[in-house]
Amino acid sequence: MKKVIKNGMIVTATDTYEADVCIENGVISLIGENLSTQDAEVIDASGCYVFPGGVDPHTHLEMPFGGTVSKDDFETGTIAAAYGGTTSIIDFCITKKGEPLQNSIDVWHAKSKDKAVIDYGFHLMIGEMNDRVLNELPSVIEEEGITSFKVFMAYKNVLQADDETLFETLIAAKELGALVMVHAENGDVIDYLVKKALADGNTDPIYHALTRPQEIEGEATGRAATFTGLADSQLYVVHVSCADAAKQIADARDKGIDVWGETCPQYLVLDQSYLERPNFEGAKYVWSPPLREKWNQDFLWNALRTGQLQTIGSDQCSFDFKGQKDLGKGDFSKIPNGGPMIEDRFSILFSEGVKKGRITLNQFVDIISTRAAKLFGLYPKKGTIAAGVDADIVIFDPTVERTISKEAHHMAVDYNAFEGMKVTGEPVSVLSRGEFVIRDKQFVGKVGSGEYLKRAKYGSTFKRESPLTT
Ligand SMILES: NC(=O)NCCC(=O)O
Ligand SMILES: [Zn+2]
Ligand SMILES: [Zn+2]
Repeated sequence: MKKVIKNGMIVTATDTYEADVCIENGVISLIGENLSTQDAEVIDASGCYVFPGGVDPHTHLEMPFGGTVSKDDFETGTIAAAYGGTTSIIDFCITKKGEPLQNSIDVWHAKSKDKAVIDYGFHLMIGEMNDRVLNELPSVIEEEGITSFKVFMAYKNVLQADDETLFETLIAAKELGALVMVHAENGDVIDYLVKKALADGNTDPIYHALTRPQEIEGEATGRAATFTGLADSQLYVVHVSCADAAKQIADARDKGIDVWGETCPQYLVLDQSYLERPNFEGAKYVWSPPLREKWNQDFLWNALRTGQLQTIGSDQCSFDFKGQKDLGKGDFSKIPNGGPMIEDRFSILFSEGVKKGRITLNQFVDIISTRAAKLFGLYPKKGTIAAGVDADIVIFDPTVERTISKEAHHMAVDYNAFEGMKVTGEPVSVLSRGEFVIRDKQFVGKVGSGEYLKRAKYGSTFKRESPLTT
């Protein structure tokens, strides 16, 4: 049935205006004043913003990691995402050395099909480069619509790839029209520091942070950017946690190298002191890269405001405190890395960013939705509100005040990293391709209704006036 959203304030990455939005057959058919409501369901958005649905470019649902599997899967994870205002995710398909890439892609299709409640795509991990991998890449792009490749520069002996693999991936990506993503930390140096800390009897969660200093995130980021310049390719640095890494991205962009940077809510709001919480509670805050000293937060906010960082990913990779995080009791290096974030990404950025005057409303939309849609080949189908695009819409009350807690969240884990934090603003209703997934703060979606997103090649869905702008 046709729907018309009335009385709301539409906000895109560039404009803010009052108008009605008419939705037919899953797409926005018309935007204008006083649209006819004949034969239409009317949705009253009085007092609310009408945002494009969030695009989360960084999730790990049901991911095998650290001797366990991340708890939220494509069903619970996407339901939580929808509650939080996100209508598209891009998850990381993890590959295995020596095995065809397609095997891993098939595993990820099996995990997600018939489970996701919002639309989803995949990035593909590249752990090795050889003729077999090179031969498979064209079909990964053309058949699967996977147009971004992820290289881990950390997690030695597990996910880490060497520099040659990264460089060859950058060269291949340039040829094929893909965006290379890096987890930028120096895994070899971390490996040394971790072994040394454990040998010295330093086993508590705080040593996770102390063995991953920000200098080596900066070093790896700079190295990846240098390779990108040499290969004349394109790079997206995930989960930038600190000033050292953000500076490397800004320097590379100043030189005209095509480098983009993503940060995550945890690095904007939480800090290293959380890892010192007693009774092993610090384990809840173990991410890689780690939480940093608090002063980095201002640097990251400023980088978002000035466009030196462009997106925010959740890096959703959730583990229960009891039964999963506690695998690392007595040895911090065995704590599964990651946390629950998919649900709070949108509201944290709004509350801490817009409400606190750090970014504008239009910047918020760009960071939470539009820019990721552009960089990852989903725009304009996703990432904006305009006639002809998917009706992925968030009706958002910017005034409601609430407290984040594990009791109220919908992620499948036993803690929330922002427990007790007060935020302003909440999604009231969320539509995916014109159908309610969340209606008046209740889940009304259908498990399995999410569609797989084949994505366009890098650079084809936005006009680059210069390497540094969209
Ligand atoms: N970030 C993190 O700690 N866990 C998820 C895997 C990754 O992104 O490195
Ligand atoms: Zn990572
Ligand atoms: Zn991640």
